[in-house]
Amino acid sequence: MRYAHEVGKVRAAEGALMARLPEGALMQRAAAGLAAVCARMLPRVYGADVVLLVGGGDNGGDALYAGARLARRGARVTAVPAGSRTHRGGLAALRAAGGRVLDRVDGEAVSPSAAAVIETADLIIDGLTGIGGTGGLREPHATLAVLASQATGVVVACDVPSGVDASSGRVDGVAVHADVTVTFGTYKPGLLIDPGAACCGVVELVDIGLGPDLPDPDVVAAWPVDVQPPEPRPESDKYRRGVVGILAGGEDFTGAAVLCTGGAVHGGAGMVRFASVEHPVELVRHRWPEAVTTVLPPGSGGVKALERIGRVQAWVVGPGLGTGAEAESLLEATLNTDLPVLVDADGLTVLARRRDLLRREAPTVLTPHAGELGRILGVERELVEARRLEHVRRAASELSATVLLKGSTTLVAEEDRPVRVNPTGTPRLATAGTGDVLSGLIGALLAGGMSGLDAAASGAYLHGLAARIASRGPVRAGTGHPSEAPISAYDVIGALPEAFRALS
Ligand SMILES: NC(=O)C1=CN([C@@H]2O[C@H](COP(=O)(O)OP(=O)(O)OC[C@H]3O[C@@H](n4cnc5c(N)ncnc54)[C@H](OP(=O)(O)O)[C@@H]3O)[C@@H](O)[C@H]2O)[C@@H](O)CC1
Ligand SMILES: Nc1ncnc2c1ncn2[C@@H]1O[C@H](COP(=O)(O)OP(=O)(O)O)[C@@H](O)[C@H]1O
Ligand SMILES: [K+]
Repeated sequence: MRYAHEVGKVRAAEGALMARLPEGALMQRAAAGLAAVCARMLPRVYGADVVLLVGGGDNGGDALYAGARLARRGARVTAVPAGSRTHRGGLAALRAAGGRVLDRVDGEAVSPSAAAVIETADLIIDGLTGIGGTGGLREPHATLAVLASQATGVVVACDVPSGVDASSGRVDGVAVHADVTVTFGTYKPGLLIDPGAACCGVVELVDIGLGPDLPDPDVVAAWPVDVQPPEPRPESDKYRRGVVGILAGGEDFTGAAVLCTGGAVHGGAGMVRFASVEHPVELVRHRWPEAVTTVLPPGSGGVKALERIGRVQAWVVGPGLGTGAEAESLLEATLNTDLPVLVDADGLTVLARRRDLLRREAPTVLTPHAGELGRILGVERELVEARRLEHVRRAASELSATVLLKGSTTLVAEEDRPVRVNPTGTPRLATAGTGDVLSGLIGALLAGGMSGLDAAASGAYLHGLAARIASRGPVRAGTGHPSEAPISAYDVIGALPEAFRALS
């Protein structure tokens, strides 16, 4: 389990701990942890060229003390101080250990000598900004961040890659792209959520003793997932295991219906009831004979349609459904029940104009991508992508629903609960139809009795795991890494059983 705390909570915990410790003790713990990771990154510390990018705050102090430790082990350490001030104690420690300090880089220009040491270093420690960084990187920090990211040496970010907002993962402008991020005391949400997460490389947590002073986390990532999918019991039958009803597809949109049903069939539902107009029903029958299907004649109306379909324990509404009056009537009818309802795709487009339908007591799970969430909240897709945490929280609170925001980092939010980050995601999933598989899968988990938050978080976890399983082949000789291949949404369905087995 990875717990992440926003900056205010980290500072409060650090303050409480610092009050019980001798001055400077925490920074020494942080620097020792940072230096130890750096030493592991180098084939040999003795004689290695190490560059420290040193900002004006304590993040720069950590880098200087870590540099001093490496210098004492024989590394050739050069500090590049940036901004108007430099941590005094750190600077003195580095000098005392034999490290070199270049002229301060201030304003726009980074000297050719500073650029040259960065370019040729074996290892670069990024100590420009940590949790104190606010807004886009100013100069000369921005230029230094770019030089570090382009250099050939290993880049180790101290606490947070500079340019990444620690609390949210926002990146305004440039940021350091690290190979490793050594973070202190607790994870920060920005290390787990894109675009910040993509700047971190491997994240290593150094324990500085903060644990007892930390409150509940703001964001949680669990590996393996902390909630087990429902298991059939000896007394189970298909109805007790949970029947999921799927309202998806139309005459022109049939793929979404087939894929969503596949996700539910392999998601552990006792039974999948699928209802739509004739063409998608034919295709679902053909591909998933396990599903019980109902043809809904055009114009039958939402309430009548649900009566025809029969009893279910949870509804999935929306993939390929269309956005017209027919779809709206089906959505309204399901949301008027007291059953859990998952709304996806076209259903979300309808919801954007009918938010009033969400006034209900039963669990509601919404599974938008950034564009769909933007439509519901009335903001641009790009803004949602840039500030994923803020928007998923806002949606969960304004809509009183469990909101799963899909994309490069999948987040699941419910009001007053820590936001869950899915750790299994893979860009291999960025292919048409995988979202439909996810909604069917989560629908099956809801029908099995899981809460909205648990079903969404476990569904995203299994979905990502299935994609990884589907894309990975045998380990390539000599590399230690598995070979990978592109996958289709069908492949994800096919790999779901193995993903479930991995959790059992
Ligand atoms: N507290 C503790 O117990 C412990 C803390 N620890 C460490 O301290 C770190 C926090 O240190 P911190 O609070 O000094 O802030 P920090 O991250 O160095 O940033 C402030 C500096 O950045 C600058 N700056 C800001 N934004 C900028 C921008 N956009 N572009 C350019 N510059 C910008 C800002 O400049 P100013 O705005 O003042 O001009 C100021 O100089 C934390 O991450 C961890 O590493 C560990 O040792 C463990 C114990
Ligand atoms: N860059 C990415 N990294 C990880 N997962 C991604 C990425 N892009 C998309 N995904 C995942 O792929 C799926 C795509 O869903 P969606 O956008 O609804 O597509 P569709 O409507 O074609 O099914 C989601 O589970 C999403 O989280
Ligand atoms: K940093």
